[in-house]
Amino acid sequence: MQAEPTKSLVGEEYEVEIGPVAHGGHCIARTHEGQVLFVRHTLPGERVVARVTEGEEGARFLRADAVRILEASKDRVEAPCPFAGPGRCGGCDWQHAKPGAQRRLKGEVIAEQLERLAGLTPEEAGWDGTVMPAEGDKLPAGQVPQWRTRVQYAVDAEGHAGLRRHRSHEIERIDHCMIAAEGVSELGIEKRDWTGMESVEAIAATGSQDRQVILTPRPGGRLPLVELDKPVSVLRVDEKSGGVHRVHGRPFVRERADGRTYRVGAGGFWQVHPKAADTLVTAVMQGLLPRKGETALDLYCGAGLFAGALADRLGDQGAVLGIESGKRAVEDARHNLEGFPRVRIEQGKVESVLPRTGITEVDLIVLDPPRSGAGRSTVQHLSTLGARRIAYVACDPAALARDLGYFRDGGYRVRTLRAFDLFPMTSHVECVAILEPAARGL
Ligand SMILES: C[S@@+](CC[C@H](N)C(=O)[O-])C[C@H]1O[C@@H](n2cnc3c(N)ncnc32)[C@H](O)[C@@H]1O
Repeated sequence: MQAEPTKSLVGEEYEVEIGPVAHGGHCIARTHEGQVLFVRHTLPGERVVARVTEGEEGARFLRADAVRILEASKDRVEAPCPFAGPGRCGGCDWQHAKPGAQRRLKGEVIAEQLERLAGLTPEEAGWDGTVMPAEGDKLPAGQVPQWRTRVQYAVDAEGHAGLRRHRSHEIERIDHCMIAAEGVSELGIEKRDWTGMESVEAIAATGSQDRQVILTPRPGGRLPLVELDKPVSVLRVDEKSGGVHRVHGRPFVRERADGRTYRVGAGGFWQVHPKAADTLVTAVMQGLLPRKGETALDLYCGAGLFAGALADRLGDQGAVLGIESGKRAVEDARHNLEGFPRVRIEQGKVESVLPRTGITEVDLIVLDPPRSGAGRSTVQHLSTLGARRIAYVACDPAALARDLGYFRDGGYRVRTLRAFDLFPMTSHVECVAILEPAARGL
């Protein structure tokens, strides 16, 4: 017997009371039939008309946009960006919330994830419940921090650069991104014709004048002559191999953090907010308190940000091993840290390289994994190395909370947790958890 096709509910409208915020930039509501709705463009406590954007009858949940606000939250403001709103640019989630409210919402998401996935209250995690703005981001009402030093523009069929709509391949044409850093806006990407390109990434380094544009052509697309308002290096992504090739200028940008210059090649990771690298290094070092002569691991080390900071503080007798999967990033890290003979960088996945190193003891560990987190087996392994402190830098509170649970199983407790708003106007948030052996905390 053939199953009845399920009826799409896209376009249906429900008048709902909005409940708590959830991970992912939306709030939770229920239809009168009890179906869960994840509603964007709203705030807790509001009454709205929510229009379904994804989902069908009987689905576990529906996605929806608040298209009419019947009762507004006191935290609501007029979105400063003209491209934000239901069905529009998907880059920001909280344009319609006051900055302080955005941070409170992020704090509520962290608290909920810690409770649900790690069974931890904020007090047990050594967290005061606040999400700190980055230095300089507390601005007068109506002003928006210009923090995005790396912007990935999508190009439409007519060659206009724009940004993707939420969970869509459709492109919202824009003439300016409000949260782009000045160095990116100055390139004037939105004003040019990018016919033949799939996407254009613009990078404005922090602490140097380096500017870079990375072009991804459509199949058969011809590279344009890139004449921007500022001198830039230009790179091209090979459509078949995905490799990045230099067109002109340097194949990297120079970023400054913690008093040191880091070379970051195309495709390599670097924190996007200009204050992020310094903020995170400070939080990690304040948590670990490295001592001269200690040994340390920097896992998922990218261009070597934390390895460099550790090497500086551990001195000539100390030693740092960095592990990173990206080949280019490893070349950068080795170049960036060549002045430290006792820093070694290994290329490969942490989960396979770490067991092969034969390391059985280490004093300190920094791990800064991608959004998916480190996972059970890596955390189990790290828990056996006897580290006196571990710093976990996390861009996803859900993966962090899950991994903190694994660390607890491995005999570690969270000593402190700090949260930073390094992605204003979006739902993203960065956390630094400092762990220590549970026995020491008794
Ligand atoms: C969040 S970034 C952190 C980079 C660096 N700590 C920094 O702050 O600049 C995560 C890094 O982990 C790398 N990576 C992702 N999965 C990995 C894995 N399984 N093993 C090792 N490195 C990995 C990525 O290439 C990326 O450079």
